[in-house]
Amino acid sequence: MTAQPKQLIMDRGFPSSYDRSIAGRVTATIEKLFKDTSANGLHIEPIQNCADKRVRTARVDDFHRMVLFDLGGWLLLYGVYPHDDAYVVAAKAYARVNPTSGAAEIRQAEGSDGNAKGRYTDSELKALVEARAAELLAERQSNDLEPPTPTLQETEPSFPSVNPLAGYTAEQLTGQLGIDDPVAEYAVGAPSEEELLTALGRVGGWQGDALMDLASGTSLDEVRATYSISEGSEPIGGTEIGVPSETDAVVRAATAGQAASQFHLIEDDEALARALASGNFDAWRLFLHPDQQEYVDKETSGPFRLSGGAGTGKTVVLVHRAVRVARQNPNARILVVSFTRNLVEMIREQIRSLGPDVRMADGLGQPGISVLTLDQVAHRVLEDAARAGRLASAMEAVLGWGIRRMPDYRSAGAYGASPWEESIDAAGTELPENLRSVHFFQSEYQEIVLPGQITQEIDYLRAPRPGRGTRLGRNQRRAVWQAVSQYRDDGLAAQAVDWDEAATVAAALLTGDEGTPLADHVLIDEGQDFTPTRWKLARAVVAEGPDDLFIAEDSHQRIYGNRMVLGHYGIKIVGRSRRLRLNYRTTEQNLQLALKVLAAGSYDLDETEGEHMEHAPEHDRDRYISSRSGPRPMLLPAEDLVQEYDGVSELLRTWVAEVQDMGLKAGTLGILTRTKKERDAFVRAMGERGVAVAPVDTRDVPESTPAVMTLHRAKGTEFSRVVLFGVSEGSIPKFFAGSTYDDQAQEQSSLRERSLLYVGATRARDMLAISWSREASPYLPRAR
Ligand SMILES: Nc1ncnc2c1ncn2[C@@H]1O[C@H](COP(=O)(O)OP(=O)(O)OP(=O)(O)O)[C@@H](O)[C@H]1O
Repeated sequence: MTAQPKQLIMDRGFPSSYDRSIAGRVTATIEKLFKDTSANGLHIEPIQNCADKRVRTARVDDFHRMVLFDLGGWLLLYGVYPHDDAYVVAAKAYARVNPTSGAAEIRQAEGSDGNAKGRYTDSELKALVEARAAELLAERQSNDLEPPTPTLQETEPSFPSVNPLAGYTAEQLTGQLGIDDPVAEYAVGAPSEEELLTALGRVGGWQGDALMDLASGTSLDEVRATYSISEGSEPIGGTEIGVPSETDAVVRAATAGQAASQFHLIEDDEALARALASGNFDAWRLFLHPDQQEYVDKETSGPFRLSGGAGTGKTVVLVHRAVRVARQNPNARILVVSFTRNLVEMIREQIRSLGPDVRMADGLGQPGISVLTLDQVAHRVLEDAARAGRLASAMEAVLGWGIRRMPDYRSAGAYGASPWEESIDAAGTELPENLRSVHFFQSEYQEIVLPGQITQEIDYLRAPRPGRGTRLGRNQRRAVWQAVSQYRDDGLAAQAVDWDEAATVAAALLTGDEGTPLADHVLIDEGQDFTPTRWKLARAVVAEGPDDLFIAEDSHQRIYGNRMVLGHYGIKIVGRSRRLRLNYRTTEQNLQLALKVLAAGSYDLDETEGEHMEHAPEHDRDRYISSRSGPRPMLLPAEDLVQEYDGVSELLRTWVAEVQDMGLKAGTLGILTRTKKERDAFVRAMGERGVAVAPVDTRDVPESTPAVMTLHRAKGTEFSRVVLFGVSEGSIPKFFAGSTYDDQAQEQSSLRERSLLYVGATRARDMLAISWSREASPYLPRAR
């Protein structure tokens, strides 16, 4: 091997091929490889009797070797294995270009024993197809003999789902996409979606990805366009299975733009520094799905919304996009926004890890990236205005009263203890009893009064009330206004504003005569949960123009606010994307359960927004699937609460031991409850049973103890295993008094409760258990 510096190509399977405990040594090896392959201590060796003569192994430490390919000016890093395994993998690995798709593939030749990162070998695939054919034959024969018998009740949920690729033929997949024969045959004949996706997880590489995309509803043509690599009309340099392709062809295919989701390039010192920045090579940092990459790079002509189910990488896209924009223009003022301080903190860390080189802003309105909640933005705007003597007049315009100094804040306004409680008594008698609720007033105020900057009764009487349920006559509006006046009087007396008022005043300050936008680009995560006043602020923070607002959201995860149309609040979505549809977090088995919880809810309104669609809207065959597979969720019914505590404490004991055996910390277990009260009772009950768990509120999740938190707090987090505790009838749905004041409010409350369960179920990366006592929540599928 020459002593010339080389550029590196990292295969997507590389980071997961070794244990994190040796990450430091792997990183050091990569640095040496990049700088100088003749470096002392690397001991790069060719292999005898190998399938591909370009394969080498390099020393990582006394026990591990790296398997790589010497491709002239490039080294392709394939994986790191224990010493003996490395030689087995290296002997069978070969690099070829797929003759139909032109994509580069690193494969394991016939006869290998399948220890290359769990991927199928050529021969294992053949065996899988043969087994499936035998199964089909047996099924046909038994169907011929006996009538079907009704199935017994099962102890685990079962979601029979048809194979989404059953409508294709194996010839289409091989002939048009270049999928291997056995993979294609298995894919079209798999008995169910679950089995298909489980198998695809082991197919790996671009073939696995292409079939996942097809299974999620992407058309054959689109899939071909995404993964095919050709110069002109034909791919060049392809070879048959088992035959390594020419080095030039492999390099051309592996370094092509379309291959970025499979191969990460480290071409110069800067790219090396970036890749090594966090000490490991998390897949989310280096291998984006082509759709994710599209939204990272997309230049938009105005506000753009990216929707996607839980765990599809919306936050990942947002983080990459912020870093991409900051690198492109280091002077740009980029504001990244999320819903809670915990989420903001998480995003800030991800940005730092992905782009240690990018400029973080010294303050809001300064060049670089700021990561804040919109409430923090409002607070800073108000503070600046107070210092500049501009606050009183802005407050006056929005609230009808104003002060020169910074006001205090009234209760956070989450449903429950609310400053509205007392003001409601002042409402006129014309107001029907069902509307005398904190929920009604809070929504009316957030959605109509504040966004309309209404300070006089006369204006409220005339105000349009888009998106609100119950129609209000003139006298009823007068009655409502009496309470609103009282609310504002109370605010004045306390010299305090609520957070929606703060957002509205901040928006008025920014758009007023002396106001200027504070950001050039705003990126919003968890968009589904913001109130209209926050949207007005988001709109006011950034001047209208290209790439102004990029919004990631999932209407299925709305657990706070009401459904609404952004266009009503000055945000005209000009580009409406397809959803991201591939879930990276949870398993297909958990996802199926989570989706069943949503199935009976109607979340349609969100799908209709956006006057100018850049893409066709979703259609029926669009699906939301997971790239990961695991055990079915565990259902844990109990006779009563004591039994439920007993059962879950036993489960936790087992889980803690299991995850520790796997080298994970017990903090990767999460227990989620509907309310804080239930959380605290759970912590006590576990204490009595000798199981240590830690309640989590605002602070960080503990590392070495299972974390217990509410479903609300769990938003945006993830755990390896999750227990949804207390999913009993009467617990979920939980409608707080006055939250169902009319049909629409009732429906929205129900959707929020379904969404809470959905959020909870999609926090589990690997295993999910659901417990309840007596009767289960009616939202649980097939629960008994
Ligand atoms: N391209 C990728 N490769 C590997 N892992 C990925 C990729 N994209 C996302 N992930 C992982 O999937 C998980 C979910 O990603 P992320 O939190 O960005 O999703 P989300 O859509 O924002 O989820 P939610 O809406 O549930 O908060 C994370 O662990 C993330 O690291």
